[in-house]
Amino acid sequence: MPSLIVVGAGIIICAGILIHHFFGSKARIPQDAKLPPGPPGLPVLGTLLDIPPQHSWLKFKSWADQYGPIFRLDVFGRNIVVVSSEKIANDLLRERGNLYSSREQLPMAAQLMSRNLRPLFLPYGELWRRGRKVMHSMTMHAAATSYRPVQVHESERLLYDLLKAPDKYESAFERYAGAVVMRLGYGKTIETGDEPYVRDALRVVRNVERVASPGSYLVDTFPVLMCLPTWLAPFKREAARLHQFEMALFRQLLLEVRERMNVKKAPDCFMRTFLERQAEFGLSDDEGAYVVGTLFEAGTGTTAAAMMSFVLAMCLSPKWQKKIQQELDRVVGDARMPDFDDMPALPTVRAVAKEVLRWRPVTAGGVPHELVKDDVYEGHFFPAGTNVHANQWAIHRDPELYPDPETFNPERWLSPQYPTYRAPLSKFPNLQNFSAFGFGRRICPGMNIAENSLHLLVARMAWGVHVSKRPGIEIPLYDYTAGFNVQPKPFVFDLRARNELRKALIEQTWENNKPPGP
Ligand code: HEM
Repeated sequence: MPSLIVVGAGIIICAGILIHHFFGSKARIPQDAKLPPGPPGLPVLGTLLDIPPQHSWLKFKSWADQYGPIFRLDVFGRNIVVVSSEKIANDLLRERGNLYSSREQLPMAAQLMSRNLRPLFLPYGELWRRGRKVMHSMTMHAAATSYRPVQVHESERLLYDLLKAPDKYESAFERYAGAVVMRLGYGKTIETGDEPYVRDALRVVRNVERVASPGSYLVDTFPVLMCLPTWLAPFKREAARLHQFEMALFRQLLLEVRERMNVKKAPDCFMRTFLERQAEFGLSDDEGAYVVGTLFEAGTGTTAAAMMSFVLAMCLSPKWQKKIQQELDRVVGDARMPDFDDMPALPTVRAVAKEVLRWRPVTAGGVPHELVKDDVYEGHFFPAGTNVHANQWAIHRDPELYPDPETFNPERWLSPQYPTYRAPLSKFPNLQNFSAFGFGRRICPGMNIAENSLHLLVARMAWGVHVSKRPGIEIPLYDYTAGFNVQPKPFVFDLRARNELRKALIEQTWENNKPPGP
């Protein structure tokens, strides 16, 4: 039987190669344009074997150094263009947003597992537009401001948890981020982080991460394998299981809110807003369930990953931890915790948060946008179907915009001698439209919520605790997880309260404000 599978797959792949060869895009190149430069690769396979399965953005950066800010990869007939300049990314993905806002329909992640329901992977079209409208109404600036009390409450718990069990810092950050979006999405309060629906939701997050990571499934590289019947294609059976699992969870979460609405006991949350305005949004239950579900999954790992990179940055750059601590001591003092109202007076805190996302972008390789129509940009021809990777790793290392880019240097946001400085410092730096959140029409809709979380958490952590390298234990500069969103692998560091007064305030605040026990 396995030999039958191999022969069948071989025939299908060869047919694909021939079709690609005869009907490829090269025939359509206009006279005054040419394909962008790029590594030559092998016949037919192209650069397939040159792209590392993990941290591909590092290789893409070295290719950008060689071929320039726009280069092309042919990956077994798939056309990829990698952009390594913020200006070019904006020219294409934002200014020509009507052309560059789709997503490649990766067979495993988009089609088989998500059944074309997950907004993150939807092509640019009516269903995506309707889902995006729902997201926008729930996450725009004014709405995000009204969620601040939830972030304040969960940050109190985070500080308390970090002091009690500093070595569990990863789960504390995940719990914070998950609790904020679970509360906003469904009005549910996470008590321990071990509730079955939280475990299931985190499982869905990890499944998406794994399945959508480049190179995880052969069918994504060789889409012709989709023609295999299910009994010959184990990936189809796996995708059906994963879909069933997430669909059941998302439907259950929707139904719970609907039942609570029926007895007039549903708290304000995204799902309640969706159900109240469902006819106006024009989405079915399952479509709406995925929209709110996606907000949860896209908002949890990303925010937690950014906070882990913040801790890494503070351990490796103690000078900057000291600077934000001094700012907080001056503006806030011992008697209370920093709050959102303090933010205009805390430019160093905001600069550190922004520099963390520049130095260690969470979606380091960017989330690719697919081009829907042939296009020409500065003499480069891009055929329809090209996948444009705005490589954040390289964009954030452009020495014109970010001098000495490998150095963690928040000063670049605070001092007029740097190209990224903007006044007034009561407002800038901030995370609005920062390239770490993507570009154009697909820019992260959770940006305002993420900005509020990161500003508050950086301020509160630096106010309440001190992190440092443990004597004798080195912390690697770049030892990050593989995948779609990346975070530093667990590392050893020391964490202590900054003084007894603040420690007592952290403990009292959480004891007073925590939800009553069972
Ligand atoms: C530090 C935190 C975060 C980072 C760095 C981040 C980054 C990103 C990036 C780079 C994209 C792709 C943009 C593009 O295609 O150009 C994205 C998409 C998305 N993000 Fe975020 N994000 C964060 C937090 C959040 C939060 C808190 C939420 C929800 C509450 C969220 C919801 C989404 C959704 C739903 C999408 C898909 C949008 C679409 O395809 O139309 N994100 N994010």
